[in-house]
Amino acid sequence: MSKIKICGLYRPEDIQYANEVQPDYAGFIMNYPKSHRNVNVEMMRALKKHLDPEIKTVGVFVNENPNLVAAIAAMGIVDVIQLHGQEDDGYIEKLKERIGNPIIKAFQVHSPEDVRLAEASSADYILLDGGMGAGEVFDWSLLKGVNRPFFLAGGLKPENIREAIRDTDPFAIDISSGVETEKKKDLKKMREAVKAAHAR
Ligand SMILES: O=C(O)c1ccccc1NCC(=O)[C@H](O)[C@H](O)COP(=O)(O)O
Repeated sequence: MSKIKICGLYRPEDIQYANEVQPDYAGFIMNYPKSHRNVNVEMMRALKKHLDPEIKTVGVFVNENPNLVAAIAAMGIVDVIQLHGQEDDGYIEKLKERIGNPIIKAFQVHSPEDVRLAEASSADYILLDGGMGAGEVFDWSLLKGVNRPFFLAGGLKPENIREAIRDTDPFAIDISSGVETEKKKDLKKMREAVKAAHAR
């Protein structure tokens, strides 16, 4: 059974929805104003207060200053760190010296070379994506024979989750746009996505 991460929660209603559908992970876009899902530290503190502690929080960063990532990790407001920019293994190794949180490194996948690079990452987990929260699917056949557990992301939606899991056997699926309506999380779609991910 694949785990599920629902990413890009940013409203109090999103926390209520997550508490109902119980994803394994809840993702929050940290300090990235280009995204409509962006949250700052104070918003994160307030949102996390009301989130079921059984749900692991993932702080998503894009080429962030590692000092700020380490400071946010030290606040205890995120359980897992996700790096979604061009952070290299040197960045990851330095961060690992300062924090104990698991690190997910996201890779955009457009070629077999992209998959090889991801497999070689020193991150604790890899996330294989078509884009950056933009609903972009990529060619899942590129993932044949991937040699380590991965989060599958990019253009997933309730209608294609079962096929995605059958075709790629991910550790977890990661979904954001596919459970939104007009850029806001949609409870009905979240229910359908969790049901599809957890179906045997
Ligand atoms: O969600 C965003 O706005 C975002 C912005 C910048 C970097 C990463 C972002 N999202 C990270 C995620 O983990 C998304 O869930 C993932 O890219 C899948 O998104 P979607 O294709 O919309 O399901």
